[in-house]
Formats: sequence, structure tokens, C-alpha cells
Amino acid sequence: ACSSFRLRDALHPLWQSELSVSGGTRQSPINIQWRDSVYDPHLKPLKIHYDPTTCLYIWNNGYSFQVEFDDSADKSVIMGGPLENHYRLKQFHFHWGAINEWGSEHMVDSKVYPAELHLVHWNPVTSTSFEEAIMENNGLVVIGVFLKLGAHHAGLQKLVDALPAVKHKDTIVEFDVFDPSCLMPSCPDYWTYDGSLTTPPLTESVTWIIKKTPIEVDQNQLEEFRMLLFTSAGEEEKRMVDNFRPLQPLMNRTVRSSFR
Ligand SMILES: NS(=O)(=O)c1ccc(C(=O)O)c(S(=O)(=O)NCCc2ccccc2)c1
Ligand SMILES: [Zn+2]
Repeated sequence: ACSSFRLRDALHPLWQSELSVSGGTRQSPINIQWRDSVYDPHLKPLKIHYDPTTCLYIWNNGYSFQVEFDDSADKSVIMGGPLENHYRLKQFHFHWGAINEWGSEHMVDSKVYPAELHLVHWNPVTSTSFEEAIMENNGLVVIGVFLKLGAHHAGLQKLVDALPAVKHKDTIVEFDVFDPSCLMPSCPDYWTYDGSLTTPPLTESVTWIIKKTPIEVDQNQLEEFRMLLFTSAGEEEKRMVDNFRPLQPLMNRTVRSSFR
């Protein structure tokens, strides 16, 4: 694992310039040390209500593929957990590696997963738009779900089947009626900590909720992620892999757990 860490950090053309935002005290991702996390009995169960008809399209933004949602009303929302109010789903995307030995952004006791799903939500109570929420202290909530190699994931396959249509950067395809709840593990346990976006502008506005239990996907499904390209049509092809940011220092933060 150690050698792959060094290797994976070295393999990071994408993130070299973003190793750490100057003066950042709550950057993401982090390595979650299970024994150092603190059980918080006040943490409520996370409540998730996604409306599949709010799904709009999938697009390749040049460093991941994103599924965007209609966030003009409180239709696909999360609440409870560590949250004071409800948050609207804006988009979800993934981070993954070139091989199964790495790919996730967060780690648990230095264990890295082949991929990680991020569901990005914003606070419509304190912000009037997603773009505004990115700059607010607790403007965003991102739910992280680890992917591990295992059984075929039937719900994910609908998404995987659409990927060839967004092979190149800045391509987009309509994607209606998808319920991201199917990508949630059934186990309710999570960790939560205050962090940042892991892509520019790296703003420290994110309450992270990291699910303890991974979901299983099969090798073919991971390989389909790796067939995407960072590059636009006509450019020399660069496979979209290793689109994760290196670990950031925990500094003066405590990771809370919803479970003993
Ligand atoms: N890994 S992460 O959850 O931190 C994350 C990754 C990518 C993006 C993104 O914009 O694509 C986002 S985003 O949707 O929150 N957008 C942040 C950049 C942005 C700022 C202002 C307007 C549009 C995008 C978040
Ligand atoms: Zn992400």
C-alpha cells in the first residue's frame, strides 16, 4: 500500500498544482482513522428523498462525468444526519483509478477503494443558488460512497450504458429518470467532518458525510469508467483515470461517527 501511495501521488499531473490551497485548514480528502473518530449520539439518521424525474443529463466536464439534477425546487433533498436543515441535490460524479489498487479520494485506516461516488448538495436556506452556496461556510454537503470490486451493480449499469455517449470532454447526453438512491448502501452508518471541495476552487464550504459501507460494482463497470477521456474530440486521447486529489492534512479536525 505504501508504494502505491507514493506512486499514486506521483501519478498526479491533474492535481500537482492543487496539492493544497494556500492557508487551508480544512481541506479534503482525508484518511479517516476509525479509532480516532468520535461517536456522536446526537447525530441523526440521514434522510434521503430523491425524485428520479429531477435527473437532467450526464456530461463529461474534462475530469469526471457528472449527472446533473434540476435543483430549482426542494424535490431531491437530504436532511437529518449532522444537518440543520435540508439540502438540494445538484449533481453526482465519481473519482477512480487506472487500476483497482487505488481511485478513491478518502481512505479508511489507509485503505483505498477503486472508486468513490460524490453526491453534491447545496443549502437553499442560506444561499439563493448553488454557485453562491459554494462560497458559504456550510453551503455544501457532499455524500461520499466507496465503490469496491464485487458483484455487478444493476442500478449503476443504466449509467454505465450511457458513458460511451460522453466519451470526450464537453460532451453531454440527456439522462432522464434515474434515482441515485440505488447507489446508496443499505447500512445507515457514516462518518462526518468539515472539509472542502476536492477540485478547484477547493473552497472550505463542505460538510462531508462518508458512508461506512461500500457498494459493490463489477470489473466491467469499472473498466467502462476508464474508457472515458479527459480530452476533447480531435485531440490526442488521454484516458480519464486517476482523477482524485491526494490526501490532505487533518489539522485541527475531529471526524465524528454516527455509530459505535
Ligand atoms: N469532489 S467534489 O465533490 O468536491 C466536486 C468535484 C467536482 C465539482 C464540479 O464542479 O465538477 C464539484 S461542484 O459541483 O461542487 N463544483 C465546484 C466548482 C464550481 C464552482 C462554481 C460553479 C460551478 C462549479 C465538486
Ligand atoms: Zn468529487
